[in-house]
Amino acid sequence: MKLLILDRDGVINYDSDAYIKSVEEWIPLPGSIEAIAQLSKAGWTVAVATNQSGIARGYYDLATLDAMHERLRALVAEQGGEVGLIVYCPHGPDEGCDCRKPKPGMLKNIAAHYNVSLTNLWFVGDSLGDLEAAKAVDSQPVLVKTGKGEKTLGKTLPAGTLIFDDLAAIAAELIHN
Ligand SMILES: O=P(O)(O)OC[C@@H](O)[C@H]1O[C@@H](OP(=O)(O)O)[C@@H](O)[C@@H](O)[C@@H]1O
Ligand SMILES: [Mg+2]
Ligand SMILES: [Zn+2]
Repeated sequence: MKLLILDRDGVINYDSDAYIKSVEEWIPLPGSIEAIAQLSKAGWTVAVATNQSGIARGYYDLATLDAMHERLRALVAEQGGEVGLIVYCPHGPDEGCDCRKPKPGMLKNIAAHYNVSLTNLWFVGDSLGDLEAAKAVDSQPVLVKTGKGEKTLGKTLPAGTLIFDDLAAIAAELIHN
């Protein structure tokens, strides 16, 4: 099974230091919807693993978060594709949960859902925590330069991290190679 896991903010949609607090603030990055649809139509299952501490912080509620994800699904469907399992961590940094990246709980959850191995499975993110979560379960860390990616590039990356400009470049790589 061809499974790809994506971080959300900064990979699929624009991120903000003020958090993405509403459907109106949830704006796809250029080419990201098309990339997901192309991957889906090429036989890839595209899942999402996203930290959403804004829930714990009271910036937005679960209904709003679900509305953002329905928007994502609708936009990809308009391009003839579909989005797989979307998993989020609603907890705050101090709650000690198992799902908040850089912990790999969400990746494990997604792999178990599809009954696939995490080894070498590509996980695409824009933050160091995304890459560390991948490394923790022997998945392939993949950094995009969108969102916080350029800033993350200045940090020490896990060995073997792959680097791409954006999600469209990743789709081109996976579909045509
Ligand atoms: O990139 P993903 O995982 O999809 O989502 C990141 C968001 O949940 C937010 O994560 C926050 O980090 P803290 O959760 O406050 O450490 C900040 O980085 C925000 O700018 C960002 O919007
Ligand atoms: Mg992100
Ligand atoms: Zn959590």
